[in-house]
Amino acid sequence: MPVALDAHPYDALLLLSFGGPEGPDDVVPFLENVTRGRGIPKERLKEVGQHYFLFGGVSPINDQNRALLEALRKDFAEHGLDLPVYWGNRNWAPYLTDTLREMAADGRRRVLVLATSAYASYSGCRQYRENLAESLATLQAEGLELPRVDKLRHYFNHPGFLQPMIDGVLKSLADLPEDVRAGAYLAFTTHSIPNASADTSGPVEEHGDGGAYVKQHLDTARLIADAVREETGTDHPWQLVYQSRSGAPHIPWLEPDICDHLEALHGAGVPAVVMAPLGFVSDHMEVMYDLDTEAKAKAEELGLPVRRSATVGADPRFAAAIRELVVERAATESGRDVRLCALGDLGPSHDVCPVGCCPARAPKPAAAGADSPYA
Ligand SMILES: CC1=C(CCC(=O)O)c2cc3nc(cc4[nH]c(cc5[nH]c(cc1n2)c(C)c5CCC(=O)O)c(CCC(=O)O)c4C)C(CCC(=O)O)=C3C
Ligand SMILES: [Fe+2]
Repeated sequence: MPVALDAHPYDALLLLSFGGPEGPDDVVPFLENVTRGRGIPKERLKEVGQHYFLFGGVSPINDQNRALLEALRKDFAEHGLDLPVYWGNRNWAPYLTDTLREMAADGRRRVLVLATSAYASYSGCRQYRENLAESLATLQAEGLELPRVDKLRHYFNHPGFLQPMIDGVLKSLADLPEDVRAGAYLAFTTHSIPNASADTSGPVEEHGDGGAYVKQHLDTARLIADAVREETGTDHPWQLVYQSRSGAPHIPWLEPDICDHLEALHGAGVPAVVMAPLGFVSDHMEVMYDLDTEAKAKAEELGLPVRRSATVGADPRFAAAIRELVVERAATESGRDVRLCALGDLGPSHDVCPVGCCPARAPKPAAAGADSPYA
């Protein structure tokens, strides 16, 4: 038996994710959940609905979360970490409110939240904290005793998040035809967000102009590119680019888009590209449609050899990283001095989001941060 690990004061981990449709009838109600009050043009919604219908109305995200749950439970059991793992979503069943209600009924008092986004941003961090506050308010109105909720720090620079992606890029390079391999460029992709959200992603006091979102992604990209150079002995030029833009056309979002980038690289005589979606923790619809369908079609049209490298998904090294982060945070909360594991220039991200971190357009209560109205 391994030495038992200690999660005290936590008595549960909550995997908090986006959720996705599981069949054609779910697509429209799912999109209504996602876009409620968010001002996304109707045309864009129709288009995104088509992406889901192309895959039978099924998003890959729920099965990926089921696989991650299994990987986490297996890893915790193998390492003697006695901590039940729950799962709740923002936009589809199992809904966060229902899961938190179940957790309260099970007597969970101190919950640690793992969100399926590795970086700071309104969409990837504060919006999840708003979802937690909204669900807690519902439970409070039902007269339930509320658990205290904390959120795990951003894990973009944790070795267990990086290593599976490094391996993925190496595999994609090896998979390219030999005559173009050495000249291949790496295109790291992430979700585009409005420039205004990027600029205020935080904490801004720490990251300054441009905000945390882009800086964190650049650090992750550089770490992967450095490791790939070390391993192959070849310097593959790289750039951070964006995908999955939505919103109204007159509002500036992060650019360039991956498809424009492929065109530019091709025009400059680059012989091959590996697209590495480091902004996504698993092969979401954005990866399956925007990269594997749309960007690959663009590359085909250009006659440019491309490969798309793997996301971390349910890789056992990622599950192990989460276990390490849980044990680390438990020790910190217990007042013990711990070394926080992180690579790169930015160092470990904050445990508790400060007041005003990644602000919303219209302020709303957010739990699991310094400005939480809950204990
Ligand atoms: C930064 C970021 C992440 C990464 C962090 C994280 O993982 O949370 C992410 C994840 C995801 N986004 C997803 C789906 C959608 N996102 C939308 C809309 C938007 N996303 C935004 C940003 C992000 N989104 C933004 C700024 C908008 C505009 C509207 C708004 O300000 O809210 C829309 C509406 C239609 C459209 O406009 O595309 C859909 C359907 C799915 C599920 C995929 C699946 O089914 O596999 C996942 C994992
Ligand atoms: Fe999104």
